[in-house]
Amino acid sequence: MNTYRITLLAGSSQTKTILSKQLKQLFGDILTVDAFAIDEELPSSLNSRTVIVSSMQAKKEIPAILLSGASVIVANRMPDHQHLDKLLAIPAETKALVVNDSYQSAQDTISTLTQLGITHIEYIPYQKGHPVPSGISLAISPGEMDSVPETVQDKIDIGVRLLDYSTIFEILYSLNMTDLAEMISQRYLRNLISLHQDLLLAEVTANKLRLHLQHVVDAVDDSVIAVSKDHTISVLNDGAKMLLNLEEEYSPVGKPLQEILQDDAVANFILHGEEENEFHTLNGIDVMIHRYVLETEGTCVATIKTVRQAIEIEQSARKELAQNGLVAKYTFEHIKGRHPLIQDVVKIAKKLAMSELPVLIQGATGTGKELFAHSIHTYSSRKNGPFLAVNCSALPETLLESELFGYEEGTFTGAQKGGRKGLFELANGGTIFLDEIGDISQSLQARLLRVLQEKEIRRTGGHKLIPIDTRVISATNNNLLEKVSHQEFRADLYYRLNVLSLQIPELKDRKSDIPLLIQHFIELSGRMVRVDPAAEKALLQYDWPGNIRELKNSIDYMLAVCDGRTIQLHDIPNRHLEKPAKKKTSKTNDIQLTVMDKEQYLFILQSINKANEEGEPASRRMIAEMSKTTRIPLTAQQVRHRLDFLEKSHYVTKGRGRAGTKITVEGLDFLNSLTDYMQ
Ligand SMILES: Nc1ncnc2c1ncn2[C@@H]1O[C@H](COP(=O)(O)OP(=O)(O)OP(=O)(O)O)[C@@H](O)[C@H]1O
Repeated sequence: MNTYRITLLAGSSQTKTILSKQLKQLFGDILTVDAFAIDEELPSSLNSRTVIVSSMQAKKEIPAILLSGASVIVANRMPDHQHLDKLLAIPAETKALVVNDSYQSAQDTISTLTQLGITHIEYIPYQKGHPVPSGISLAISPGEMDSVPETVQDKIDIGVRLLDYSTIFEILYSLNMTDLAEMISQRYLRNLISLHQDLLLAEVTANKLRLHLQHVVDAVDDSVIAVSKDHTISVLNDGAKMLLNLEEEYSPVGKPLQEILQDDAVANFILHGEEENEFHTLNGIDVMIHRYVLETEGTCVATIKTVRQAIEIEQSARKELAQNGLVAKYTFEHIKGRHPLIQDVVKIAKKLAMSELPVLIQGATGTGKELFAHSIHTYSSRKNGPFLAVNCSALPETLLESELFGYEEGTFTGAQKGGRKGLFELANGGTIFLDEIGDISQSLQARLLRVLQEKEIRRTGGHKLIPIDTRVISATNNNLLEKVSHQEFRADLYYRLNVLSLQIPELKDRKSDIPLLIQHFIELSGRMVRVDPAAEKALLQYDWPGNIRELKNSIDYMLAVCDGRTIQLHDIPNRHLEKPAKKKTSKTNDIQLTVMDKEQYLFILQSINKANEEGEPASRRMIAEMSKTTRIPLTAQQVRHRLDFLEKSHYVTKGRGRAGTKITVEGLDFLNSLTDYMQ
């Protein structure tokens, strides 16, 4: 049993617990420590001659219970170093409110923190009842969290402050034990030294990191300049030094940007620019400056390339895309056809290209859906980005899923090391074309819907969400809406994909384009071959269920079998010569028309079709004028009657002015049947 006793009187039970623990650690083997808190019940008298009070406030509470002649030591206190590493992680120059039980003790805490070398924070002592200065979102408090104003968002508790060494020494002195000072001070310092080691280590690590980062930015090809919130330079690499003609040994870090960069326009762009990229001339060199802001710290970062570098990068990126087959091959120039039906679709597609929204292209097999998807991409602002096409019906479900979304390493046996990017990621900044979209499984439909909604993907087996900026064009030759009604295709996905829609006409509805397409495919083959009129007529009569692809394949076949100069009737594959099941003349028979009527309608429809093909408006006056040179001249009045009938029968549409009269799909059909009839 120790013969010496000391008493601790603390302001709160929390402080009592912490300080009595500290006293017992230091003195436990040589004296007895009694501890009381003012907010608990106090004894009627204290029986030790040395009383330590935790604050001046606590001192006021005790005169009545003190032994006479007892010495009272008012403690000097310092933060507990074990909690101080929380402060080391705070970014430099952060403003922090220091909250304690009084303004004075807040100031004391600040001065101790500063003495301990924690000087990178801007401390502001808090005075109870005073408003919190603006721009402060962090409070630091030594165990007085209840006193932190509610308006401050982030709070750091650095724990109850401990007794400092001067107090420890005073205790020894009052007990006449100064001979133990060395032993006790060693115990005391052991803890403190570890804090200094932490601080030192943190500084050494920070310096090493700074140096390492400087080497990294120096190795970058671009010039890099980073500017802090106060417009002083925080990073400037070797490339930027060269560009700005600065000495190699000179360090501009900490200097105002405007002092180093005398070009006001450039400095202004780096600090306040609204665009991401701008072209400037710096010291006589044309450069492209890319700027971005690190939001968390308000730092502006500018990377500068010479224009030559920028062009080289652009060219090599395009080359790489082309080598990987990631570029669109076709433009609207490749879409042949003068028929109003195809011309109208091209016109609409050009408008859709200007938008960023998803497009759904519908049309029968071989009508040119893929050609349109390429053309929309090359006509859009994404034309320099990648274009990736995937046929959704060509791959088994799991393979298609990993193609589209990629996977993380280790997702399945044989997965590539480091994982693999999916097509959505590869098409970033460009367009992905999902052909035969109607064939994807329900689970892929759900995943695709999420991509369209969230504009981010998660690789298979991965957790990270990767933002993507990929436009989706899809195509189908199924009736998707019918699939929706049979619940084979999700309605929500259908409406997401079909924000903009394009319907490609079938070849049988624009047969007047057949001669031109035949010519086009012959030209593509590089051969000088003509088509015999009888052969052309036969090709015009066929309905081409496989559309333009079938026509192209047939031409290739005929070119291979023909005599080398002319494609003859006997070169045409047999199936193309079979008479269509439906008699073409049926339409003309349905309506009671005289031969004269039929002849006049034929002439009128031929005139309208010719004008439409040549992009000219067809008008009543023009038709009457043209008829004058024929066997059956028509008055303007007669033409009007005939046109009224044709319009009522939906064979033509009448528009005002430039739009003029246009032949419809049904009108073309009627025209074909009239031609057949006359022959
Ligand atoms: N208007 C056109 N002018 C010239 N060539 C065309 C035209 N439309 C289609 N083609 C050609 O026809 C072939 C089939 O076109 P494409 O592959 O784009 O059709 P699709 O509708 O996507 O077919 P599928 O539904 O079978 O996927 C291609 O060789 C294409 O170049």
